[in-house]
Amino acid sequence: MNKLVFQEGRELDLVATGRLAIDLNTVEVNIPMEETTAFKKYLGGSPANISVALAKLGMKVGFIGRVADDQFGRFITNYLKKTGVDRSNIVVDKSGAKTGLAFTEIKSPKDCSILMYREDAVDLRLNVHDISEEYIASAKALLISGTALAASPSREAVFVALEYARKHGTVVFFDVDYRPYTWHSVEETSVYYNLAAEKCDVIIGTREEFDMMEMITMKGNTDDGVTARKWFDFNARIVVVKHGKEGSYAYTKEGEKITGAVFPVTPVKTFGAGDSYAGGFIYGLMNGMDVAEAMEIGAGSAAIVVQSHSSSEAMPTLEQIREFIANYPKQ
Ligand SMILES: Nc1ncnc2c1ncn2[C@@H]1O[C@H](COP(=O)(O)OP(=O)(O)OP(=O)(O)O)[C@@H](O)[C@H]1O
Ligand SMILES: O=C(O)C[C@@H](O)[C@H](O)C(=O)CO
Repeated sequence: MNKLVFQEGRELDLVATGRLAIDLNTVEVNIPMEETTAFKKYLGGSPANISVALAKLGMKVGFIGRVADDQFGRFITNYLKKTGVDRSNIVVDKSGAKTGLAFTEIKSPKDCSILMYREDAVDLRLNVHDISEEYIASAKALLISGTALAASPSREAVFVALEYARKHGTVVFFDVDYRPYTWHSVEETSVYYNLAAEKCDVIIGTREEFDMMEMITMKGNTDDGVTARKWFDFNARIVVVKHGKEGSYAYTKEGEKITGAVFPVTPVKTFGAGDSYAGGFIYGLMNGMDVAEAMEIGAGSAAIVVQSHSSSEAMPTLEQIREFIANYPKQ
């Protein structure tokens, strides 16, 4: 395919927007949460995790978001500082809204779940005035995540960010990141996801996430190619459909279908796969790799992260990913 064009000479590689949250990952694994007694705190939230992944890979990353004016908010900004993510566009929210919390349960390597506490979540207080046109114009790419569309005023803020990105030729990555409990109805969800996807250059989602997006107008479709082709009539150049440990497929506007590498491992837990995959994949595309190579970096990163305890802290460096892939037993 013709490679995506990223504007040269911009200060930042990528600006992410959306939730900055906390993961509280169970310390005791392979037992139900009813019986666990301890949780370890990490930075969480899908776009936050992807930002950390990219920063660990050496990218210059910034974040547009809101954090609570409390200990969790400060933990998040301190962690981003340590990782090298630019915090100049993170607003400290004084409304009393709370940091979103994700308590994770690891019942077995295959049976994991997340119990979310997102009542009055501070990340959804992001508003249009928090979105700086200049900041988006200073980055080669923008990452949006679907959960930020779940409520106003964050929803409008995302659409304003998309407008600025299109105006300034900032390439838009859309991580579908569908978390049902944040939404009121499937109809609302599907409509807003579709409106946002129209404006994006690269769309990354799981088969189940695309099923949700197709719930109204393409109900029953299970064909990834049909899913992808819809978006090429808008702005999309690449659509990635993920299938868990079975791997992923990328479709390009030029008509290619690329089967992504996958490095099956026995995970410690299933979550974190999508965010690490996105980080590696975006890194690859932004560093001149072709789609297949970028997918391989994403899959290698995901295989490392699912074998680790966290989603953010465990994000690997490029050397670690390359070493993992080189040492992975040949099938
Ligand atoms: N058990 C596994 N072993 C190795 N790689 C895996 C495994 N599970 C997932 N992956 C890799 O991670 C990629 C993304 O996984 P998946 O489709 O589960 O995303 P997701 O549902 O967005 O993840 P998450 O559970 O973090 O929300 C897969 O395409 C695959 O490359
Ligand atoms: O995205 C979230 O809010 C939770 C994540 O931080 C968590 O680590 C996860 O689900 C990653 O897939």
